[in-house]
Amino acid sequence: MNYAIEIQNLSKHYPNFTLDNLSLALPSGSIMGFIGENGAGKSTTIKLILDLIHRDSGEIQVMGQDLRTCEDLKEHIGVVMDESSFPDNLRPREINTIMANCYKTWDSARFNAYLSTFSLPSNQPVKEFSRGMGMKLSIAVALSHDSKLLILDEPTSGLDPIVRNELLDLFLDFIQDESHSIFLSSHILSDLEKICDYIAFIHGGKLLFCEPKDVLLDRYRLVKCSEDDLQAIDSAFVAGKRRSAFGTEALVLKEAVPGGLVTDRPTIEDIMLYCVKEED
Ligand SMILES: Nc1ncnc2c1ncn2[C@@H]1O[C@H](COP(=O)(O)OP(=O)(O)OP(=O)(O)O)[C@@H](O)[C@H]1O
Repeated sequence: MNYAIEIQNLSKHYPNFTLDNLSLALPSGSIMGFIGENGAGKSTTIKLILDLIHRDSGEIQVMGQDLRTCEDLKEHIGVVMDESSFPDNLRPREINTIMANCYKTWDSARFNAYLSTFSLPSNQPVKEFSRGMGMKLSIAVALSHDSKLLILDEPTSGLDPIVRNELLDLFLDFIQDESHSIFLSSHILSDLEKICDYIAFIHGGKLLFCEPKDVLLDRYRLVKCSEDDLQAIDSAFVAGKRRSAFGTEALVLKEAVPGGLVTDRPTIEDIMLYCVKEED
């Protein structure tokens, strides 16, 4: 199998945080959602993948190569970080000219087409852009050179549901070409549930899991039951539980759910919440 990103035993230490021996692999032609609470280490991992910060140890291959020694690789990676990356006074038409000098494969016509698709004014300084406009501009840039891999740090945060859906469709279009892949972090787990093939979950700097979304969603059931019913289930099969005045709810391995109990399929958000609760 070809991998767009392959990370082995990646570590990075800050005074109050350690990214601890993280390993994951994104198969080419697929979308991986990178989830975790605030401060879990998502942006740190993304910056390490892009070699924007120095790693303490570990191996990272991007499309089979090491970004530190293969400058040309940057031509094929489209990046969108959380914060806007363009100087305030630049206008999209100037960004078009600058990018044509940065990327050999820059496609001015495609960039202008994205400006018009996203209804972005080409002659307005980016400091006058709303957050959503800034995000769309970054995505237009990421898609206007020969990107085979998009690395996106919270690309849909702060966007309204209509624009978010447009972007999700755009991302799905992008990976129709099977040599294209996307690695994106987000707190909007419903967005990830719509488009991702794989989910990687980081918690306190450690990777808790990285697996196909469908396998993950099918592994568990949400069980609403009495305390006695829950006691009857082997605790080794209970990923997490929550008690309230209205009863008990637990995330249980599908095979271990006794017949006759009311169950629901969990969402990724349910799985994340229960796993973190259990960890803490
Ligand atoms: N340059 C730095 N120096 C020291 N600590 C840092 C630095 N950059 C990040 N950290 C710490 O690393 C931890 C992980 O931060 P990171 O930005 O990777 O989290 P995140 O998962 O992206 O969070 P969020 O969802 O809030 O964006 C945090 O505790 C943060 O304070």
